Amino acid sequence: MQKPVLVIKLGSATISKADGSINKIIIKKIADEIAVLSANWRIVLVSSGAVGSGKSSIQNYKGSITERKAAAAVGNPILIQLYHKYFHRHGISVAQALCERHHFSNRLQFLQLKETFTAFWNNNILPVVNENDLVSNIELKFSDNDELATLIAVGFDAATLIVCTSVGGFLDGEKKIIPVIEKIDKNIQGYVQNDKSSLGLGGMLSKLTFTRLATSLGIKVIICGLKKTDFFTSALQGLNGTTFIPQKSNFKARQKWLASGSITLGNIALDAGAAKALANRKSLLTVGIKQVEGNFTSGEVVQLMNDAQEIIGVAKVKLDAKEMRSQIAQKNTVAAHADDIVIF
Ligand SMILES: N[C@@H](CCC(=O)OP(=O)(O)O)C(=O)O
Repeated sequence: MQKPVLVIKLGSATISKADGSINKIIIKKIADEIAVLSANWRIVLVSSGAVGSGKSSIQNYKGSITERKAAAAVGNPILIQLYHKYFHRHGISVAQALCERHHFSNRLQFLQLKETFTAFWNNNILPVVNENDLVSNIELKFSDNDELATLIAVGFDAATLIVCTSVGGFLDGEKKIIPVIEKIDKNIQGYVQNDKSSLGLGGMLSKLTFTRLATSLGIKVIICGLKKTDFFTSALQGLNGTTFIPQKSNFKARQKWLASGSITLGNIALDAGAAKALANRKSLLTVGIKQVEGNFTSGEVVQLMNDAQEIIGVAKVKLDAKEMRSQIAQKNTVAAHADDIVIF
């Protein structure tokens, strides 16, 4: 039987020192632990830290998007060299895998990515993934590497996604780590919605959105820190950070891929009748649409919301946002075919 897939995402702050440089002691510990875990898992490491590693090479660095791109292009090879140094001792090679959004939105490209990763695992090579920041402009960017790690976990059918953050876990109202969360309900959302610190790049609010998507597709998500020893092993044992229990899921690979494309492009609010029809595997008709948010084009994947503003699924749409808006609640045009709809 094939080993299950484990995706580990490292935020910049978890692997950096106070002065912004990469913490080699942490990288060594990460390599030592992943080397042991790779006996039982096919592992993908998603590592941020390229911008931090490269920014000292940019004169008068102020953090503009162009400076960040340039810093990332200098910094990622530095980061990869460090990983190489510590993984090489265990006989593991590392591969730099720089991804862009279209690698995920185009099914053919995604399948090629999958094939290459399979070749990595068959050759004892660890893929170290980051966004290809150099060519990612604002409109095309992943919102952050939490999104990229989630897309990989969903698309590669991972059993578990570990997201490492300097906060150390998901905090309750008293700022204590909640060890296990069975379901992301309004209560849980409430802990982050009013907390300004959770809103930024890689903040807890977006982590929760991606965690909801991953758990609803059957992936266990652990948000944890790198303070303890045996970071990942203790996380897998429920002894480090917060474990989000996966929901039962029977989705096929294509449906998972469809669902993973849903994260940023747009929202369609449905009336109760349409929500019911979709749950019964019917196509989405424009007559059942109440509101359209975002600027998607035909063929893109958008989120479906019910009356209570909850995300109930995703659909690959046949109309662009403008066409759909012009037909809201009016014509019985097919907005998305039943085969292109996934209800969670
Ligand atoms: N691609 C960028 C990271 C962007 C990002 O999501 O950073 P983080 O919130 O620290 O995970 C880099 O490597 O610096």
